[in-house]
Amino acid sequence: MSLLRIEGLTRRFGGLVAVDDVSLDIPADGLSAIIGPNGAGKTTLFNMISGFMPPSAGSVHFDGQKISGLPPESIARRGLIRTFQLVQLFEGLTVLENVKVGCHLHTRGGLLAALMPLSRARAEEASVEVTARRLVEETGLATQAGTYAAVLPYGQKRLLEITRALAARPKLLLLDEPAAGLNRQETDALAILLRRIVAEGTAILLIEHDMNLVMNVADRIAVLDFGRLIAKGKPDEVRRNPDVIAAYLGTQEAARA
Ligand SMILES: Nc1ncnc2c1ncn2[C@@H]1O[C@H](COP(=O)(O)OP(=O)(O)OP(=O)(O)O)[C@@H](O)[C@H]1O
Repeated sequence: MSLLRIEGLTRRFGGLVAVDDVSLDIPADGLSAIIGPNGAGKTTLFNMISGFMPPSAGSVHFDGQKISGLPPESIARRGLIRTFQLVQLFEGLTVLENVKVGCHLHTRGGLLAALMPLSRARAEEASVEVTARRLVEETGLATQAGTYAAVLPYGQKRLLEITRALAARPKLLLLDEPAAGLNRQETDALAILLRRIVAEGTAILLIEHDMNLVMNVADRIAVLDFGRLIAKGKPDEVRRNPDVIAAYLGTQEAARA
């Protein structure tokens, strides 16, 4: 059974159909990627999957349950965690504190924590600390644990966003252009990290413009063009697909005109 099932998903903005009747199954393992030229509808699709935008039509099921119509926090609590195209961190918190915020999705927090016996609240906090330290170690941010997010170099901000998302213990991690703004070396390191996350059992669904990265890391690729799903398959199949080549050549020709 697929982990994420998208059926007939559609989003209109006035007369524009940004996502047009897309159906797609994402399995519970491996790395799936969605590619497509600028404006193809990738982010709009992500926004609908993660509850940030209601669909005009269609449905999304996650882990066997319907999630379309639920608010983003409720979808996140079920294990579907996303990052954004533009990095969104708590700039005034340190690296470790940012990761702890991710961990707190599954702790009681807030008023309930205040009502808990102190010993239990302390034990929970200690376990969050251990998890957060382990995660910054794994993603290579340990030496920056005490640094404020605001002053991190851009590549490490992107890494921190992924680390914080991992702290929320996703079953499926949605990454919106994680390589945007990274240099080649940082992108290579990202590829290794993504493969490690998948090997450790977390499925990833990725939107990405960097074709080298996608072709290197993806187990399967779906291609959107003008809101429609025009191809899906293994990287080699997609790379050779005439509709995909035409969609990308079309964009290059439009840019030259
Ligand atoms: N809130 C909105 N209101 C109106 N139109 C929108 C809105 N969001 C997106 N669109 C339009 O919907 C289409 C799909 O946009 P979307 O951002 O989903 O594409 P994308 O594939 O993610 O593009 P990119 O690769 O450039 O990020 C575009 O034509 C865009 O202008």
